[in-house]
This record gives sequence, structure tokens and C-alpha cells, in this order.
Amino acid sequence: MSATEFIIRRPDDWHLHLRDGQMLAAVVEHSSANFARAIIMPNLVPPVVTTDEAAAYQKRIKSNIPKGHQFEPLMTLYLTEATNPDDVEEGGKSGLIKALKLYPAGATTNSDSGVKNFENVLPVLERMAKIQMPLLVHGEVTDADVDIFDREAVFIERVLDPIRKRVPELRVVMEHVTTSDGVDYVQNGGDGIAATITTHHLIINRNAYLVGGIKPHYYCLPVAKREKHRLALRAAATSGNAKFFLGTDSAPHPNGAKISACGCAGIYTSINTLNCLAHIFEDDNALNKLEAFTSINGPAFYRLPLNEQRVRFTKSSTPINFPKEFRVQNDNVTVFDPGFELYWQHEAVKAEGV
Ligand SMILES: NC(=O)N[C@@H](CC(=O)O)C(=O)O
Ligand SMILES: [Zn+2]
Ligand SMILES: [Zn+2]
Repeated sequence: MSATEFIIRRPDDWHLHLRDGQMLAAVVEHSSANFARAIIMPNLVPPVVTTDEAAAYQKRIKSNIPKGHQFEPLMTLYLTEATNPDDVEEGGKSGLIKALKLYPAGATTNSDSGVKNFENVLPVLERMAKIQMPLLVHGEVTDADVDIFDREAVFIERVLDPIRKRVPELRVVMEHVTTSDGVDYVQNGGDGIAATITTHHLIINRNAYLVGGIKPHYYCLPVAKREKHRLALRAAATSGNAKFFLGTDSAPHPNGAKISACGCAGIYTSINTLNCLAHIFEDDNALNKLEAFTSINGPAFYRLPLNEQRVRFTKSSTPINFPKEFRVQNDNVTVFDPGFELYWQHEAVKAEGV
């Protein structure tokens, strides 16, 4: 499809970090301007563990959404070895809790309360299977002897596959999949498993943060892998396959925390994610698959209604200017630089008669 204009259902973001406090206040408008809904990650400090905590967090998010923006934060709980299955079931039944997030302890930013012994969370996983609530996994092992580039593939073999065999009815989303191993596993894993793919993993490989000097703004977890893995992700995202959908994993950190001898993992794309996606789907002759990736496959897996609003993408003849960074408290947050100019922009399609 070659076009300078097209219309799709309004996108959703199935993996988002909004943080709290002043950071939340600064970033929420970037998501609410672009997305109808987002799955909100619970890795605050301390994490969002109970339904009551998620309800309070959702209120704080909603109080920061600018007037006139329509945006629904879909809440998740952080799975710990102390999670109470009854609380999960009640949260699910009330409609507030859409999923639980599993972080292997120490795997990523703010994951210290994560799971060490998977036996201890089996009762929760069984209850989730019963109520058909998805488990979202940060799919990396943390064993010191496993190379960081192998941690996703080893997670599948040592943790994910055994869990799915123990609890076969459990529905799982492999978050921010980064390898062809992950793509293959999801593709061949039956109806109960899907994956989110980030915008940045479709664009960068491991050279981005290692060649020509360390580039902290391209450092995230799971780390971007070799080019062949990026190409596998591109093929999955642009295929239209219902198992793959957008989760930006947009994860703001102040520059001071990233540009450091021990810099934080996380890439911030909420501002220009959809513009980047239109660009790369066009590059791959797959603009007609963009709507499946951003607006249809996600709600279908979560068994939620599709958005009825539409957005119109138009291709401008001159590059669009995005802020390179924005101010939060006493520091800046850097916005993802895809390394190419962006021409696609989008706006809400006004409902008829308005
Ligand atoms: N993706 C990241 O690199 N960072 C995320 C955590 C996560 O999703 O693993 C964050 O919270 O900063
Ligand atoms: Zn993660
Ligand atoms: Zn994340």
C-alpha cells in the first residue's frame, strides 16, 4: 500500500510505565494524546501489589489526564510471593485489574520484590487460569551465569514453558519480546500466549547502544539484540498475526539516572511511537497491517472491546519536529531518537455531526 493518508481505529498501548508523582504528571499527557487505553505497569517503588493500591494509583493517573483527552488506564498488579489469590479474583471481577505482572526478582528496573521461587506463586497462577486473567511476563532469567543476550531464550526454556505446562489454561503475554526464539515460541504456542513488541526494538539492534561509544538512551531491558532478531520482530509485527501487538514499554528516567556509571534501563517513546510505527510499517509495505498491530490484536487478546474512535494518519512533505527532551522537576527526560526523520502525523477523526 502506498498512501499519503489512511484511517485506523485509535491505538492502545499494552505496556506502559507512567511512574508516579511529578513524573506521572509530566508524562501522562503524551500517552493520553496518542492512545485510547494503556496497560499500566505496576513497578512503582513500592510496587502496586493489591487491588486497593491499584485503585488508588488509577485515581492518581486519572487526576493527571488533561481535560479533553480520553484515556483509560488499565491496571495491573505486581505478582509477589505474598500475593493473595482472593484479592486477585476480586480485583478481576470488579473489572479494575486486567492482568498480573511477573518480574523475576532483580530482572529489571524496580523488580526487587519480584518472584524468586515460582512454586510459591502457583496458587495465584491457578486462580488466574480459573478466572482467565492474563499473566504478563518480563521474560528474562537473572542467573549470574546466563549471558545477558541469552536471558530471554533461557527464560522460555527454564521458566515460561514449565509454568505453562503446570498451568495449561493460564493465558500469558510475553512482554517486550526481543528475540526470534521468543517470536517462534509465541507463534507456535497455541491460543493462550501472545506477545507485545516495543517500537524501539523494531528500530534498533545492539549496535545502537554499543558502537561509537556507550549510548545510554538506547539502553533498555531486555537489551536490543542482533540484527537477525530485530528482523524477526519486524516480520512478526508487520505480519498482522493476532498474537503480536504494540506495547511501547515507554519508560521515562531522568537524564541524570541514565547518564551514569550505572545507568537505568528504559527508553521513552510515548511522544513519537505512532509516528515511528507508521514510518516502519510503510518501509515494510505493511501500512495495511498497522491497525492490527496497534488497535485490534491487543483488545482481542485481552477480550476487551475495540475502540470506536478513529485516527487519520497523513504524511507531511516536511519532517515533523518532536521535542528532544522535556523537563521534569530539576532534570530532563530524553525522547527516543529513531535515527531517521518522521513524516507521518495523526489526528482524531471527528465523529459525524460534530
Ligand atoms: N524496559 C526497561 O528497560 N525498563 C522498565 C522496566 C521493564 O519493562 O523491564 C522501567 O521500568 O524502566
Ligand atoms: Zn520489562
Ligand atoms: Zn516495561
